[in-house]
Amino acid sequence: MNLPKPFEEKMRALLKTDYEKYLKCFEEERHYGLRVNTNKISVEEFLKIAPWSLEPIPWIQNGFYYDGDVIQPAKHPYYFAGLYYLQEPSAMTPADRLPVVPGEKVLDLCAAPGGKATELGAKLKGEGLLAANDISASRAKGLLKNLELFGIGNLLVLNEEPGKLSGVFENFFDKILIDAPCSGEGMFRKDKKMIKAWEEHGPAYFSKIQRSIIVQAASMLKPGGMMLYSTCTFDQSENEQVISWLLEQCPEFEICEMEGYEGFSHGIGNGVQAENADLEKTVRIFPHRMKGEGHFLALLKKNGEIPEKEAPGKARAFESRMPVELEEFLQSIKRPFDRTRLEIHGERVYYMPEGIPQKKKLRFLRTGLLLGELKKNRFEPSQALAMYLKREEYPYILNFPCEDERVVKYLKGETLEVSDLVSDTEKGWYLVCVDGYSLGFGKLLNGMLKNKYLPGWRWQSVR
Ligand SMILES: C[S@@+](CC[C@H](N)C(=O)[O-])C[C@H]1O[C@@H](n2cnc3c(N)ncnc32)[C@H](O)[C@@H]1O
Repeated sequence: MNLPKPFEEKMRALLKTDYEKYLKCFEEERHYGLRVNTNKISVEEFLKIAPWSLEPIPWIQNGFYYDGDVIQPAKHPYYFAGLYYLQEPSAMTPADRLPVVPGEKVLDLCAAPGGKATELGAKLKGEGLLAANDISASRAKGLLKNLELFGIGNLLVLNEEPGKLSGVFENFFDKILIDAPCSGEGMFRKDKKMIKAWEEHGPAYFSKIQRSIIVQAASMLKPGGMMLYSTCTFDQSENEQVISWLLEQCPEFEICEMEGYEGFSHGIGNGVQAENADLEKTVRIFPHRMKGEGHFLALLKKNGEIPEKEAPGKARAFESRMPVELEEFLQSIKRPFDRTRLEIHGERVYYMPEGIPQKKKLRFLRTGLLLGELKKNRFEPSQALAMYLKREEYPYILNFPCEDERVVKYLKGETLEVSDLVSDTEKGWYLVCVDGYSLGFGKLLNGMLKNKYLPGWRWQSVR
């Protein structure tokens, strides 16, 4: 393994007697991970239907190792049903160790492509708000897709600089995750391209960005709220020193202990400034001490008075008359929709999360759950709504076992012959499911199902 000399020297000084063990890791295979979407399926149920051999990741309850040289879980219909996310095992840790409960307002500030935001959204179980932001517009599109695939509806997807968000969301969120852009030293084994990128932009470049992001995030956290800062790099200037910097700028913050694991290492101090003993509570993940790539995590709490609860904003009553076709469709769904949270923009109908501030001039990719489109007295339900619905919540279902060849045909966008499952007289919008988990909609007429699977999500287009 050809590592840059300055990097080698730094790691030798950091790891001392462990340095040789660290180097040996580069001879080992990387680890592949799969995380179950508990918003759609319990871990127990998933293990009953998963067709592969999976080994538990010991510090993540819904995480599993799989053999990435033998199986490809991204080419399975359950992936298209949003039952799991494929993620490097250490990278599962930040969203896992940020305590999030249903009903909270949660921000993932550097969220694309959604590896952590999907877990935060799953933990909310449809209650509260997930705001997922990324500064890169192209990456934010992938983020939106992953959140919709996971069936998360109580969301805002943004494409903004953190400084713009902090003006709108001051003291607003209960929990914030900052999975900061970093020099990626912990990923050198998994992805050799990271070495070249490190040579172009190293720790000095990123630590400035990280300091600015963490202070902006701090102002968006409610007093009493918690924030988790993580990177996938080893350099102290991007890790402990960023935390020291936050504590200097915002003394109301303290470092908290997080749920441990025998493979975790303590933070190693900031190396230059006055040491804060609490930095020991931060966590290092080293690939020679556990089965995952290098990471750093710090869990922080903002102390202070909780500002008086704002009177909830006046509900924006749905003023115009609800289009009949939309009303009929919503009545067929066995999940309550609060009519005051519906918004229609042009043809598109959205179901807004509760308690969001007036949308200022921010760049949104999505506000709420896109329910569908109103077209010439018709309502066409969206792909996002299909992923949001559970089988028992919609009366018109075409459920296929995974082995049925029509599952892949459907995912490829083909029309399906389904007269063996429905009578000729039945017609309208049907939710296509695989083993009881939704994939998308189709429109039934005369025993044929016209395919309404979102073209950009099709089986071929992701290969
Ligand atoms: C480590 S990646 C995030 C990975 C993501 N959390 C996940 O688990 O899938 C860091 C992200 O930060 C974004 N980013 C870079 N600079 C940023 C900034 N100043 N504000 C917000 N996001 C930024 C990058 O576009 C990148 O997507």
